[in-house]
Amino acid sequence: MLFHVEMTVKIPHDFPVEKADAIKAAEKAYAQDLQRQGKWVHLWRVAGRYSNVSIFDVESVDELHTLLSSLPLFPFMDITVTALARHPSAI
Ligand SMILES: O=C(O)C[C@H]1C=CC(=O)O1
Repeated sequence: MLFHVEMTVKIPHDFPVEKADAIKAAEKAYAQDLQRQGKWVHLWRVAGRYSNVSIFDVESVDELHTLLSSLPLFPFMDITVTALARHPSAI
């Protein structure tokens, strides 16, 4: 099952920089592991924003929720999920 996911990161301005850097490093390792597993198949930066547009390929909505809610940056993110169906004109 494919899902379009948009994530916007909002870390409070008064959050300690060292803690934020540690969370970002953990996020990067987690994201790269999911990409190597083939679950996080696209990861694009939205130009000019601390946001990304991603495509996930997972077995179920429950799996997607588990993956997303395990993101180290999850407490600092607004996330929008859109389920994707095959377009009839796609080849
Ligand atoms: O930077 C982001 O968009 C947030 C998050 C998503 C992947 C990652 O490494 O960090």
